[in-house]
Amino acid sequence: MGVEVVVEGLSKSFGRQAIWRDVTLTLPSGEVSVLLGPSGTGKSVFLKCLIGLLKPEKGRVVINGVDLCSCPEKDMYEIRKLFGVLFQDGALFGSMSIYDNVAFPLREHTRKSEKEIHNIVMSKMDMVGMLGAEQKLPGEISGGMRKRAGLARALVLDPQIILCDEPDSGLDPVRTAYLSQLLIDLNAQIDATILIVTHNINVARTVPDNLGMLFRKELVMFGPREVLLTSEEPVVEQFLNGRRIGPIGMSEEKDSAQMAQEQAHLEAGHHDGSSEDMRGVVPQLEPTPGLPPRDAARRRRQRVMQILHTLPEPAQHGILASLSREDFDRYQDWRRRTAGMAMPTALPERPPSRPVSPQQAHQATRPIPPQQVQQAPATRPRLRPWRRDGGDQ
Ligand SMILES: Nc1ncnc2c1ncn2[C@@H]1O[C@H](COP(=O)(O)OP(=O)(O)OP(=O)(O)O)[C@@H](O)[C@H]1O
Repeated sequence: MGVEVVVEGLSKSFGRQAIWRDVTLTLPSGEVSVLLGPSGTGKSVFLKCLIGLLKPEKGRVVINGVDLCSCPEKDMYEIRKLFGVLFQDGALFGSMSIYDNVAFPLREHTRKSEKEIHNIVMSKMDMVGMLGAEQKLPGEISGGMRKRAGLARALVLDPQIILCDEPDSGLDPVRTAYLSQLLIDLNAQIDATILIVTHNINVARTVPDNLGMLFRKELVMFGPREVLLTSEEPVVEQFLNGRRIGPIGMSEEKDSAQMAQEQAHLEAGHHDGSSEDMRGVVPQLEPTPGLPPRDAARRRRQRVMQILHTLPEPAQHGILASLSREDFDRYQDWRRRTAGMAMPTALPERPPSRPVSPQQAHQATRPIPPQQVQQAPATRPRLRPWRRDGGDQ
């Protein structure tokens, strides 16, 4: 199973340029998370801080009890072995065949024989659908194939944490959809913790268990996907719908005069740039039929049900609507027994695409601090874990 990555109060700057401050979030073991943010908000810098390639000024990145920001070099070396990284451009060596590129980390970091290396390389090439392309050079294959080769290389040391920096960049929407499915299939097969940095709205909506967003040098939100997908926090809504109207401008921020002018243009009938209004929780990708179900999905369901009552109502609605009838009944029963609270009696049909009342809409617009989304506030009664089999732990 992948390992948990705990980030606490992380701040990074270059000279006098602050990139982001006080970022706190947890990537739960084996779950898939996506980090969004306009260009230049420091998403790639964040990935580099996670693997210790850049050193933040403040904060901690804790993996298996080791703080990467303050540990000795030899501990860092050990922890780095847990990571597989897919760089934006695949970062393949242009003069080496795909086979040699994928074999590279095994030859550099292990003492395996060429026969063992061959078996590992071929099995990872098979996993990413690249069998047959072993002898090609990176320049002889398409961008999508280079990404998959980069992913095969990221997998050869059996990582427990996979970081993907814009895996969709330069890919057409169809290849992006295949790559999204590949990441979910991989997660089902190896249960690694995955963090994807992307701008792609479809990837953000359909792939992750958890979503986060960086903006104005801060982590605006991080939590279960349903929280951001139903949020009316202006910056999140603007980004997830790809609209010009909102706080994000061509340079990162807009002033109020520009916002007012754009609003006036919109009211006069000028198009806002989005292709469609896509608010609401769309179904998450499932592993390809024939593959095992994702263990992480089961663990996440358990985790999220424990904090459900702390989440905004539209997000609760989205989560409940995604449960099977059986799981919904089990959850209802568990809440009655453990919390004695009144529960809805009917399983919602599907989450509404917009909050259902002005009051709920107002609630949903309030920014949710990352900490609150991740865990129940201390003032709430601690609930015992919810178990799929209906028993209490
Ligand atoms: N090594 C470095 N030295 C100085 N500044 C840097 C360094 N690396 C990144 N930056 C700056 O940090 C800021 C954030 O860069 P980063 O590449 O992380 O953004 P991003 O959110 O990943 O952008 P994009 O979505 O466009 O890829 C940029 O202003 C960049 O110039």
